Amino acid sequence: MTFRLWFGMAFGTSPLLTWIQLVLNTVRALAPLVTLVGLKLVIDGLTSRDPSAIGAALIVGGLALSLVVPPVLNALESTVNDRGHLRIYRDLMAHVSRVPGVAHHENPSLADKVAYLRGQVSDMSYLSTGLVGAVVTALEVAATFGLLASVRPEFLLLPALGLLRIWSGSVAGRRQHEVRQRLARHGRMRGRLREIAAAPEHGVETRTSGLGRLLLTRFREVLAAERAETIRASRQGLLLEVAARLGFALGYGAAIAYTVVLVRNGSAPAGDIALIVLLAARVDQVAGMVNGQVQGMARTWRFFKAYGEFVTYVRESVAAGAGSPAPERVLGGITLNGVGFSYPQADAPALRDVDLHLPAGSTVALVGENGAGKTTLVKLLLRLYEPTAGTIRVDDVGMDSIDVGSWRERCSAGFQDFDRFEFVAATTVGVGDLPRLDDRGAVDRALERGDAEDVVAQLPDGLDTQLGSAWQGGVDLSVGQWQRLALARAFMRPEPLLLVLDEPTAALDPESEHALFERFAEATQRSAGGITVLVSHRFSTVRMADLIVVMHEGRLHELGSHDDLMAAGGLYAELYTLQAQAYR
Ligand SMILES: Nc1ncnc2c1ncn2[C@@H]1O[C@H](COP(=O)(O)OP(=O)(O)OP(=O)(O)O)[C@@H](O)[C@H]1O
Repeated sequence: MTFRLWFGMAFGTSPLLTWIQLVLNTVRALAPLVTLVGLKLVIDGLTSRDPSAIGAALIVGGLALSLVVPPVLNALESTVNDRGHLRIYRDLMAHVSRVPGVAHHENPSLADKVAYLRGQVSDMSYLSTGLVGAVVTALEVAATFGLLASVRPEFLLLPALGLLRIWSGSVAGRRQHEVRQRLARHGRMRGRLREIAAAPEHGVETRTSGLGRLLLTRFREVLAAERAETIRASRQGLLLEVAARLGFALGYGAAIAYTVVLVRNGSAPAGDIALIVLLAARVDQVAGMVNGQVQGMARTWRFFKAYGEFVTYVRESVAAGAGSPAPERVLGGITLNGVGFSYPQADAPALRDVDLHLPAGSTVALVGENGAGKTTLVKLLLRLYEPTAGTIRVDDVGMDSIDVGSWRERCSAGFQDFDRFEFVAATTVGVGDLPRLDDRGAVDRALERGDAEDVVAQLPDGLDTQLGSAWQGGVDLSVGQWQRLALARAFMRPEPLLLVLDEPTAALDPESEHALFERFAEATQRSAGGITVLVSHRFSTVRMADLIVVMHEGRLHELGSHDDLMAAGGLYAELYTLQAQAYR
């Protein structure tokens, strides 16, 4: 899997350029050796008074290629590398967006893996360059060994000294990888702190509370911890490398002395001294290259191993979410039996033993104190998570046997923490139903349902206005205006089977909220037996629901219509009365 991913990306991204890269790299690698052979031939020719024309031609040819090929290759490699990076980025983003749930954001080890992959993408120049480099380095090693053996076969022992460098490099590389993986969490933390400190939506609160100083201190602490680890790892690597290089220098010095003795005794031609001295740099360079290649390949391999694990996770999640298409209509309703849910890493379940029937065509309100489990319940209905206990059925079909994508296409949702998509206004609304993104009629109808026509009417270019003051000519909106556009977005889908409104109207006044909810619920029921689930802390809105579900500490506490619950005199009646008194 790891190699298949790597090779597939390396040779699939720019096949022709990769082959040209291979040829030019070979030429670049062999050109200096050609020069060296030419030099030996010329020196041998001079000492035997028989000048070598071939030797001179090899020197000139080798030098010319050494000078001309590298700049061409650099330009080519930068193009190939850029394409490689873009390809990995694109594929990584595609995989992340295919995950049907949101667990990879909330499961720390998965979130760290995604952060590690994101952080390493820009370093993946070894995508095809590394593979080409490996082939070329093997050629260079063979040619350098051949030349050494041509001086004296016993000099083949010299490259063994180079193994010291490869070993030291691999120890240092492994250590750095461990540090990088450990630091992925710090990187995420730094990113989050920077986001809070710099993002406009946090600007007012960070300034009024003076949070900026604290954020800066935390940022510095995280950075300092990261630096300390990185420096420690680099220092260890450097010490090992210096020791390996010293060992190499001593061994090679002995080989040069031995050649000088041989030439003085007349057992070797004088050219051998030039060759062995000049080959010293070459052998060291080749050892360095092999070391670099091994490290680069190991780094890329580790990257693709993590990448492969993530791809497997995505495939498994997608496969787990596959199933039959969502029904055209809901006839009976959605039924929860013994449903429980625990968030990854959470100590206590957020939902326990929920038995509930949401009748087709009804409006169901979820109420309860903060943390009671209302949002968790709607997330299960939207299949952002799967229940960890019990079952959810849509009519007679288990929800988990319905294809997640197909189910979501039939759901609409508006949340309190809505997104401010800074596109042109038509797109900001239109993304609520991607197939009809460019359908201005559909956008207009959604604006009408979401009561957001006024917001667009006030924009200088209407639906074509760029939103967000960070963009050229962009217009910013008030919280309430953004919220109305988010609501309109939730109404882009004409006949949802499930419409979830999780406090999406918190910035509206109670009367507007009430009127809006009535309109939404009516539209949903008329269509396909759709169910509207609304979460609100405003009892003036809640009381209009057909069914009110009171949640308490993750359990279903009370159930019934407003009149039933008031007559029962339980928690709902208490909360309703309290709020009604406050408004009086
Ligand atoms: N992503 C999460 N990871 C871990 N625990 C979570 C997560 N989201 C919510 N919880 C916990 O699950 C419980 C239920 O939270 P939930 O958001 O469903 O409550 P809620 O009733 O919607 O509250 P509110 O009225 O404040 O929106 C809470 O104890 C909360 O701390």
